[in-house]
Amino acid sequence: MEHSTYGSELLSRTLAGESDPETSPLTHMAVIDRRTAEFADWPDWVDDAVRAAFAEQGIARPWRHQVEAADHAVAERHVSICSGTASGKSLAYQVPILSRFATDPTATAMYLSPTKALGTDQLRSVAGLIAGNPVFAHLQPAMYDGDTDHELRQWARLHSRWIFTNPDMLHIGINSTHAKWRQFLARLSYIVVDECHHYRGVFGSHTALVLQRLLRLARSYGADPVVIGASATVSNPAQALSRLIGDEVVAVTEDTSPHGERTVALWEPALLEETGGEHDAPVRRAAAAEAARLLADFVIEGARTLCFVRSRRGVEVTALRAQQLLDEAAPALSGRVAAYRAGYLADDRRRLERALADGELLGVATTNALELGVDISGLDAVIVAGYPGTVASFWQQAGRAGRRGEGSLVVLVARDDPLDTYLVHHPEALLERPVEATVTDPTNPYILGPHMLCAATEAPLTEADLDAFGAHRVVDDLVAQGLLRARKAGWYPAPGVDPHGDIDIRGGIGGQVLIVDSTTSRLLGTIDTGRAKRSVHPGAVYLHQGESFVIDELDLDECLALAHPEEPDWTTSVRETSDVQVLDILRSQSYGPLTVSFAEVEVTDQVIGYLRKARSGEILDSVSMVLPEEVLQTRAVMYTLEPDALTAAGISPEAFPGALHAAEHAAIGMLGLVATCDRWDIGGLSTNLHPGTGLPTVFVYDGYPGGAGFAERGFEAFATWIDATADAVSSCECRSGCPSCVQSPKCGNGNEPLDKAAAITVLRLISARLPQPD
Ligand SMILES: Nc1ncnc2c1ncn2[C@@H]1O[C@H](COP(=O)(O)OP(=O)(O)OP(=O)(O)O)[C@@H](O)[C@H]1O
Repeated sequence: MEHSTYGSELLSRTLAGESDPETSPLTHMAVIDRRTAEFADWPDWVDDAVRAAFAEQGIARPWRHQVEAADHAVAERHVSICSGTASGKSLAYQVPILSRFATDPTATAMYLSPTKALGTDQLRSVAGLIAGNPVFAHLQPAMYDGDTDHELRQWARLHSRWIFTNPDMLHIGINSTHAKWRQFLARLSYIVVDECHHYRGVFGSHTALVLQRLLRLARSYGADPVVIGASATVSNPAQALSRLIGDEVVAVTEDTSPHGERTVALWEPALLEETGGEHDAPVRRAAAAEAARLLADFVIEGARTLCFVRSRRGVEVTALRAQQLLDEAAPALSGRVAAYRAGYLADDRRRLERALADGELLGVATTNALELGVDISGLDAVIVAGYPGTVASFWQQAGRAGRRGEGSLVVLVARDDPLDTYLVHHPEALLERPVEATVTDPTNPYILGPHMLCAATEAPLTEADLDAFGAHRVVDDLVAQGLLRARKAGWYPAPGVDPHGDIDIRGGIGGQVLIVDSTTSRLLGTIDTGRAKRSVHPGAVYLHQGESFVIDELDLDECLALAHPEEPDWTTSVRETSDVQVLDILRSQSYGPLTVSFAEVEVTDQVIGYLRKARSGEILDSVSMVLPEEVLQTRAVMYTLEPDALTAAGISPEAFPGALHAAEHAAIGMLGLVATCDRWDIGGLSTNLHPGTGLPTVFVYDGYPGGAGFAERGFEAFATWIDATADAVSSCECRSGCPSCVQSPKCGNGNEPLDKAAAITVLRLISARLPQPD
């Protein structure tokens, strides 16, 4: 029997002890109606063997959207399927691909996912479908990623017709050695790009160029593959895939799969009375601690629950805390809660996935490692501890809850952060907002340049290639640097150029610093050189797979940071000086005393020391340290205000710096509302007199060379962004600024000076001048 109100009932049982609405952590509750399935007939082109394979899995008929998407692919149109989590997107691409394989034994296909876990999961699903069927005996679907050993790779290249890989491997292991893949590429009929929304920012731009290089090579061998994109949550699915592949795409967006009623609760942990933070600001109970409490409560209620936590450390802490709570309240259940995150061995992850799927585990705390694809659905409840940064991710995580037809509960627990606080108090900004456009900018010269160099070493570039990639200027620069040579037939790499290893698709742009445990010489991880000074300076605490280290030495010339294991009960935040020079105003708009611009800028930063802070937020001491200057050319959204307008609004000139600085922090915290980024992707600077503009000025810039598209979104959606920022700061209940509004965890100035009241005045002044968004 269906039990559609399960989610609301579970919520009210959890809230039973919270009788006072004034102190209740629940800020909003919404119920999303159930939906019944719409079926369609199998199209005629579907091979009987494929129908039979699905029938054996208990799938007698496809849902309508699955047929619509598959029909486009068979008609050789690139198609982007955007339908909810567990809405059968896999079938929509498996059917055309397997039908093609059934009739054309030479055809090949490639499946691309952003994570290895998802690739493995999808490979398993395909292997299960075709197992024992002689029609597909030649298929030999295989994984081809960084974990595949050398022999298996060779075998896969020669024998597999369906390769499961990721953009990293495609770049380094397939495009770069394409001659070895000649047979495979010449027959490439389909490319699946799963979880398209994941390809955003710098990673998205790299992936776009890797994919476009693959398409160029496949075409040069005579193939013309059809691309099928899939995502549960992306705002403009046709455009998102089109940007990735540089070609036209049709979208299928209607979801005709069934789902049960879903209750969504927004939750704000209470303020702690005893603990004071930086400058004695009030502090809320940590989202992870609150989530652990909810996880334990739900497990006691018998609800199968997944709890998403943002950091790996948070995952461990949440699972441990929930176990402790259960030890006290229901000891028999504490063994049925576990942690799951990347960094665990594949076998352990599989064991946990199975235990969760068959109900042996009732509660699992996880990073977003379980957000994508891995077929874990049919849960009763999902707790999202801390807004995951995008509406798309939120729905992706929420989508893990809900058995077919049954009710489910999703709780978003706010962290102490402006955007989280804003969202739990403005439910419409989360629940009614379309998922955000994925921002990628494959034309960023810092990204495009190295990829054009790779493309040239793969096959000489032609005029048509330069047109297709929009790369004329970049190629001219590469010629001027002596890296490319222009010949009659096209552009060739200079002798000795070997560019593939220099691109790190996930690590941003530029080189990498290796972080090494000097006591064991173990490589712990890597970090962009651009971020190294802030994160792995001497004295910094570095976390790796639940272990804690303290950095002893950072050698930027050798790109090496040395650390030793230590678990201190403090963290560090750097102090730095910053300077922004405007190089070129790209777009600009004035509204009386306010001018808003999108500009090319040069940011010069210098780390001058760091603060050591106790976990409570209390400052222990300030350590001086001078690191070399760092120069970043990037793009910024900036605004200037006439001083007269500020004084007329009641802000005295002495209060300008605190007002602008606080307004800048809050805006940085809120940019994620209009762009798919979080505050660690961007930087900012405010000044009461900028030498370039001669005016009080605020900059918010992309933290990547050449920009990543975030500041541009800020410029385009400026009114929405600033309005929401003004609301967030003014509705925060603290007196003079806290992490939920104007304090920033990454301020290079120790959150000094900050004037919350004056910041509200500045933001309202700007809002009043802007034409209101629709
Ligand atoms: N037409 C159908 N009828 C019944 N069940 C189906 C149908 N299509 C798919 N399913 C089942 O629905 C479940 C989810 O399918 P699938 O994993 O393909 O969803 P998805 O949209 O790819 O999910 P995700 O967003 O997690 O990637 C699977 O167990 C699958 O067997």
